[in-house]
Amino acid sequence: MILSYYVQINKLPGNEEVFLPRKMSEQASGYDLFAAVDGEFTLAPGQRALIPTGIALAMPDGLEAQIRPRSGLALKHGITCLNTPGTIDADYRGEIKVLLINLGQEPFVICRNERIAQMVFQAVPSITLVEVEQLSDTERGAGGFGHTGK
Ligand SMILES: O=c1ccn([C@H]2C[C@H](O)[C@@H](COP(=O)(O)OP(=O)(O)OP(=O)(O)O)O2)c(=O)[nH]1
Repeated sequence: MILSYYVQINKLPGNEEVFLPRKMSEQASGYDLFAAVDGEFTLAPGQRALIPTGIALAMPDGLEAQIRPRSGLALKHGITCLNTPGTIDADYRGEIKVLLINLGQEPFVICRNERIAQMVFQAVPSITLVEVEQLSDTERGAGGFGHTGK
């Protein structure tokens, strides 16, 4: 079954010309996000920067959006999201921003309305944390961080 939601989207003042997030194929998971920089912005090698998108969202309760890198930019230019996946909370009404870092060797020029990242919507279950004295036993127990071998 395909879950279906309405998500409100808003162009922030001064960003009337910015492109709205867009799926580049019908069954794509992610909506590509477009840079709302003035003119162009250059990310030097090793530099990180918060790139504006000019948009804000209102998601229904029980959804989040994740900001993820575009694999083509990562492969060709070493451009990725530093905090991937970035978390957009359902109650956030501010501008969606993308924290990019240039892990490549060359300066990377970002132009206005260039696709810089993608946004994937996810359902968030309702959780109640219950504090207990002891947790149930499992075969793994506390083993982790490679304890099953290479
Ligand atoms: O890549 C991102 C990550 C976050 N945000 C916005 C939406 C999110 O709801 C808010 C807070 O993000 P997060 O919880 O990751 O940041 P924090 O450092 O824990 O800050 P806060 O104390 O504001 O929650 O910032 C973005 O626009 N882009």
